[in-house]
Amino acid sequence: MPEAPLDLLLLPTWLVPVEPAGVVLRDHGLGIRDGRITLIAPRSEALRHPATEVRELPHCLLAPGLINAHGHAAMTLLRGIADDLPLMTWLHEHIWPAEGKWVDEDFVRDGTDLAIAEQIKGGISCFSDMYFYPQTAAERVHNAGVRAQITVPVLDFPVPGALNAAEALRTGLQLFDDLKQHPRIRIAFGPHAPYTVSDDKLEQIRVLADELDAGIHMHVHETAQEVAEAVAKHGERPLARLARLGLLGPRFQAVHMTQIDDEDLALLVEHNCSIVHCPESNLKLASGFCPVERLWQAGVNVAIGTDGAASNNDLDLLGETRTAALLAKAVAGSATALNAHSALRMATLNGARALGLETQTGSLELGKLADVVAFDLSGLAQQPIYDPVSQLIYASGRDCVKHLWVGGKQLLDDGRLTRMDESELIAKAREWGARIASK
Ligand SMILES: CSC[C@H]1O[C@@H](n2cnc3c(O)ncnc32)[C@H](O)[C@@H]1O
Ligand SMILES: [Zn+2]
Repeated sequence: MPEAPLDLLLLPTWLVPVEPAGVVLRDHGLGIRDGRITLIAPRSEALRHPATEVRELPHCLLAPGLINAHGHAAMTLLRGIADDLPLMTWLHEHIWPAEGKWVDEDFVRDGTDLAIAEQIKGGISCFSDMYFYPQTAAERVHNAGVRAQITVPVLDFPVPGALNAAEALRTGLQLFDDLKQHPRIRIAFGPHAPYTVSDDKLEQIRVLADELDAGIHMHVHETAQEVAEAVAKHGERPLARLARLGLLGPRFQAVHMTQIDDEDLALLVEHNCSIVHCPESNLKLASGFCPVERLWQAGVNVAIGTDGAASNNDLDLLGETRTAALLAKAVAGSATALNAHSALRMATLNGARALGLETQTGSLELGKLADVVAFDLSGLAQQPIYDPVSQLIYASGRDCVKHLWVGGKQLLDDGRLTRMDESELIAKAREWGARIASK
């Protein structure tokens, strides 16, 4: 039987598969059929395979699509509303009142669309979302063609879209049911933080997550104050409490973790948890520093997230990765900490692993989904190129993102969105901004 033609053959100057680690393939081709990677071979060999479309990508570095492992997508509409404040003042005095006033399904629809578009333009093929009205966020992800983990937010008090945790969980379970076969959306639980969710709800989430084999995504140890207050109130550190309640495990995604003592580290290793490091949000809110190198040396999976646009203030994962690499060195007191290749791995394969997607995405390997980004390294400020991965992480901004495919479908073509109308998104965001600013 003759081989079926490839749907698409990409011919970049450099191909960085991420797995195996540290490899850069020069003048290779990557073939895609039925949404999956079916060929990686030297250019001359790749060209012998019939292909419906062949795309030359001179001066481009092809890599797995970036994975933003933590964010609050619709908060794009609150970008810049309250800057230069510490976490609790920011949340209690500004963000929660604004959310109480403005967040409804329309807000989540328009804010999530804006976030998806910004992320596609930044080379992100998959993101994790923790926000209100998760059913609306899931619908926007479905329409846009991107990949996502949508978490069901759970808090002890009434929030937009749910009068209590029981209602949030009911809606969430329906979402699990509706989307269990979805090719690009994975539902997980999103208990907000140890200080906003009580033991009984956490136990309920543990039981449901075990039953559904679902992820649990939670802000944990974001600040020293959070840990100190928990110890003063309950005589226990939050992570130890989560361990006691049985929440820790390979499906547990601990977001932030700026405070890690020896017992915390032992728990993270023992339970094989993932950490989602959000360096820019932690810097801007002065929350603290996640000890990435120490975690990496201990074998803990560390992914990267932007957090929401109201505390970052962008959803630029490439920029975030550069910050992570630089900060890891400062925190470890060692310039060898988190090199460029490891930083790219954090932003791709480690993100996939945190979200339970590592067999499907996060690296360019045969049989994996064709979630692929092409970065154009032809710019003046990227010359000369000794190591293209070093140039990508340390000398490039997201303006170099040229193309993005998710499951083999092109969502960004030469810097332009293929399925979303950029001027319409900008107009809607301006309308929201004007409405919110006038009140
Ligand atoms: C459960 S929906 C998300 C909820 O979290 C708020 N939020 C955004 N960023 C942070 C952060 O860094 N720490 C804690 N909470 C955060 C967001 O505004 C929503 O209310
Ligand atoms: Zn967050």
